Amino acid sequence: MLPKINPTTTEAWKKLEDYFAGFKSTQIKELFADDTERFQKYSLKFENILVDVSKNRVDDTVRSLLVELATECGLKESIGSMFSGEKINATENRAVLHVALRNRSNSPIMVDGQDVMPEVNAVLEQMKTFSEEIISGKWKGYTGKSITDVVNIGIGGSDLGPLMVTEALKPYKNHLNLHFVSNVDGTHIAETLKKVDPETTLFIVASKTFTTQETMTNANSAKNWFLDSAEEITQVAKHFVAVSTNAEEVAKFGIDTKNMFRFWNWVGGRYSLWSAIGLSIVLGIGYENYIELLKGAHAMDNHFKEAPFDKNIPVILALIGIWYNNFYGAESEAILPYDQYMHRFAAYFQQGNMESNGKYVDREGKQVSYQTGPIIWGEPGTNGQHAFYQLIHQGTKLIPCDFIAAAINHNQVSDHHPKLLANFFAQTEAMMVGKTEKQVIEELIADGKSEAEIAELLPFKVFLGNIPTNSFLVKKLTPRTLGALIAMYEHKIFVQGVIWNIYSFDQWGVQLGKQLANRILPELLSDDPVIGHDSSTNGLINAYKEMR
Ligand SMILES: O=P(O)(O)OC[C@H]1O[C@H](O)[C@@H](O)[C@@H](O)[C@@H]1O
Repeated sequence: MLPKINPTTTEAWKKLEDYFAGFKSTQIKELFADDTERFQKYSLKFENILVDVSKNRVDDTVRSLLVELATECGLKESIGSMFSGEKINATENRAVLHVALRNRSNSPIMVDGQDVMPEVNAVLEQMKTFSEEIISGKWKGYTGKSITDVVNIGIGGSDLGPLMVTEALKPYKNHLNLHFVSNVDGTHIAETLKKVDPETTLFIVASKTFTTQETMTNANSAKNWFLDSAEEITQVAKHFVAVSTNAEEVAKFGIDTKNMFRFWNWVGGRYSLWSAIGLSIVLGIGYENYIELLKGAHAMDNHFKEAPFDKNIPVILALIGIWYNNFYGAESEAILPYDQYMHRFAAYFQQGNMESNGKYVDREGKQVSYQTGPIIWGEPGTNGQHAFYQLIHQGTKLIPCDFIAAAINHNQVSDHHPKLLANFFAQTEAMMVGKTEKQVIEELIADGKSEAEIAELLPFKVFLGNIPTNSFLVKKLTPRTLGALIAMYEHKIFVQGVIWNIYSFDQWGVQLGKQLANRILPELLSDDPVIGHDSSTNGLINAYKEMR
């Protein structure tokens, strides 16, 4: 089980507070000036991934105190608890074993006295056989034609993971066209159905619970659309498969459970791309590439389990995040991939982080007295540079940023890649060093400005710098590398949750939305005026009824 330690009561926290008082205005560029070896000391290597954390407001004392904090908060034991299948998701009484799904060394992992690996491997085998039939064209639709299009219907973790990965690994894609429908807004399914043909389309209904309103509504609409052409209910079996933990609901929907790919309640929704929820990934890039993704994640799992904390990439990232979140008062973190294929990566980890660590109640059931999960956001570079970087450079908020790029681009188009990377390196450097008054004056003189003009413009052109960044430089964005990167961020979230003394694997906040919408829906369907809510909600609902 996870320990219940309030981090602010630890010795390390107090030492960090004391140290922070004297350290807080230290400039990162001073740390570099003081230590020519800083890059070597503060960068870590994992396979083909270079993680440079040197451009942070962290010195040796901060790093070792943060490691002490992790130790005092029982991180080592907590990692052991997760990997050994203990029910660390205590509010749902479940183990947390996405690591078992990618446990390519196959060592036994026990839940309730039973090794889960044989079942994990059996589902992988089922995914392999099925995907080979679809990809090779052997699997025929109801008129005898092969499948050309796959529509994944799911939301949250049952959508974002497969969507993000299939976009990131597009260079590995086969001939199948992938589509993702998540929003209950009828536009999403309607626009998708315009692009596909019922004779050649496979629908994957992906839902852990198989009760999620959005997914079931979209799945029913897809089924009705299909039956408009197919007419025979038995033909649904050739065009609809399910991925779920809930066999009973799958059968009720009309999908034969032999066309169901199962997973288990010890897989959290936002950690489920490694489970059968990854079926659309397997269909899109083939089984072998999917296994490479799992292998990359497994290698990162082993690193996380074994590396000492001061050399442990997810641990170091988590601790640096805590330093800004809890000591500097930073409220958000930006994830900025300089890779167009990774354009959904920030959105994916927005769910990963914010659903996991957006909690104000600690593991004792008490309200915390300190900050927990940060706001996560981001867009691919260089687009972000022309949109929101202004606020990062010269706004009033501290925004630590993660920069991610590959040395080798999948598309070698003239000099695009050096230009992209020049922006990457320039931005991390500029964020750290800023621009001094002296530099601005020199620039303005060179531009031929008068003394009066210089005096007027000067304050607006100064950049304070000292904005922290982590840089992730990978050799090439392969399935294995992507697997490792995803697992790295997952474990960062885990470490932070352990230290903040919260439960990272439930999501009661999301359930509220589900309940409230179910209460209001019948009111929208009747013609009676609504009076049971506050006057704003009544007013809005009644206005809607008049407008429609
Ligand atoms: O797969 P399901 O059961 O349809 O849930 C979809 C999503 O629902 C909620 O938003 C949360 O619980 C998410 O974690 C989950 O991914």
